[in-house]
Amino acid sequence: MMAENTIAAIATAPGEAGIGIVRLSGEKSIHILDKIFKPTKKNSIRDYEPRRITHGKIIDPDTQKIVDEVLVTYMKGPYTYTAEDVVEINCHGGMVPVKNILDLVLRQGAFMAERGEFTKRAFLNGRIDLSQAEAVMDIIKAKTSTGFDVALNQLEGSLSNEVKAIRHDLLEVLAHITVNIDFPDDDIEELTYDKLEQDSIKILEKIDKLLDTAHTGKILKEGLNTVIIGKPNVGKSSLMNALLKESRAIVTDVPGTTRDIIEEIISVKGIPLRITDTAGIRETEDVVEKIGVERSKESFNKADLVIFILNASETLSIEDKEIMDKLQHKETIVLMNKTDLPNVIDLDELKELLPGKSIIPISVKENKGLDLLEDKIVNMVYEGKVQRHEDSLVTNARHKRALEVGKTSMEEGIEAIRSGLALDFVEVDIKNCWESLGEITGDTTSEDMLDRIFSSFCIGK
Ligand SMILES: Nc1nc2c(c(=O)[nH]1)N(C=O)[C@@H](CNc1ccc(C(=O)N[C@@H](CCC(=O)O)C(=O)O)cc1)CN2
Ligand SMILES: Nc1nc2c(ncn2[C@@H]2O[C@H](COP(=O)(O)OP(=O)(O)OP(=O)(O)O)[C@@H](O)[C@H]2O)c(=O)[nH]1
Ligand SMILES: [Mg+2]
Repeated sequence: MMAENTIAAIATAPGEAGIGIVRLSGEKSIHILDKIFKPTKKNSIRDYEPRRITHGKIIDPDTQKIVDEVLVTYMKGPYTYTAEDVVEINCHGGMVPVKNILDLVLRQGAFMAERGEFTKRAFLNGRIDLSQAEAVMDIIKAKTSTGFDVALNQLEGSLSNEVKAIRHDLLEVLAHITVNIDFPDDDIEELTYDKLEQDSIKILEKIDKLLDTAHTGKILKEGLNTVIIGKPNVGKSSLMNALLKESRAIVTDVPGTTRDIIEEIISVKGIPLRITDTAGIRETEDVVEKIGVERSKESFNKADLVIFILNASETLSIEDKEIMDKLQHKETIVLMNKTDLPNVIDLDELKELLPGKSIIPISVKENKGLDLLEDKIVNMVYEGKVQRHEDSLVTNARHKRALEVGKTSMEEGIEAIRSGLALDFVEVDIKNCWESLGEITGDTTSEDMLDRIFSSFCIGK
């Protein structure tokens, strides 16, 4: 199937670069290329086999002016990225050649591609399903190699296959119900309900298993919102720098050094942390520091994980205790820093003040204990479960919601079976579940939703 318009966009990042690519997709792609491309060795691009990269010049047919020296490829649908005819023009990098070539192909009848339109066509033409299309964007946006691995896995179809298998099971249950509605038989009725219940429970378990991965999946994709907090001068910025492995935040022995929050993305054994270094929390008359302290409190409220630092070489102060009071309902790791100095904090007292929190002694100065901190974070994210690479993960809030809605339908269906309700009622629930899961693969997704999903893509993808 070919969309009526031929689209074009710049596929590479803007700015100085070695090479830039302008990509076209649609039935006029090759025709447009033929009008503007003069190969070096032959007359026309049509004298070449598809998928061969060919050297030549882009020439404006109106002015005969050379636009750039290029390498081009044309590919015949349906075995292409979009499943339509595709042309790729590799020109010199930089803003001028790519922009001029894009302008030229638009003048020759191509339309500017919308965000995500190449991938949307790949989906609409059935080359990939919706969760695979979404994975393409996740790959581009991945901040760590683990985030990338998870997205690539999804592009390979791991989640799709899992969801497709469940939907297949649902169809079998539906078929079973239909047969029994059409040819009711009192003798086997009990058997029918029994089998329906067993099969439905199995499906519910599969949905639950997928939903169980959503917590870890979200963190691997979006990063764990982490804030480093503590009173002034305990070593928050030093820790930030140590985790970043560079001197990003200013460190001095003056309390109140950090005035504003600093945000960075770091990888802890492949887990992306969006980590925030904050201004030390204390009462202050300094106007700037005061704002900084307010911002620290805001970051604290938003955080998924709080790293609370104490100075082990000083007795606990009122400021420490005020922060501790707020930690109760927060996922927290407590660090006793500066253990290279004589220790004065009473660990037993600390444990009593912070029930249930892990307390790790460290010395940022001597680079001690940071590996324990990293291990602790890994453990928290994977919830103690070992993550197998080939497992499919739910990383997308939309997918999670679809699974939750499907789960509710399934539970209602099982409830209906157990109450011995008429099969028509059960059928509705099972059908609802099947439809909800279809939103993940894109089989039952509304036009509006598709537009919303693809408009969050970048231009040229
Ligand atoms: N130059 C270039 N590099 C690129 C892309 C691209 O579109 N162009 N990609 C864009 O993101 C990625 C590669 N993804 C692609 C996925 C599928 C097909 C494709 O043509 N698939 C056909 C079979 C191809 C064959 O048989 O050789 C198919 O699935 O039917 C192409 C690229 C990364 N690198
Ligand atoms: N002895 C020792 N000193 C440390 C350690 N970690 C940090 N320091 C020192 O403690 C001082 C304060 O460190 P910072 O990282 O600036 O502390 P902070 O918590 O960011 O301070 P504010 O930004 O003022 O809130 C600096 O002089 C650091 O070199 C440690 O493990 N041992
Ligand atoms: Mg600081």
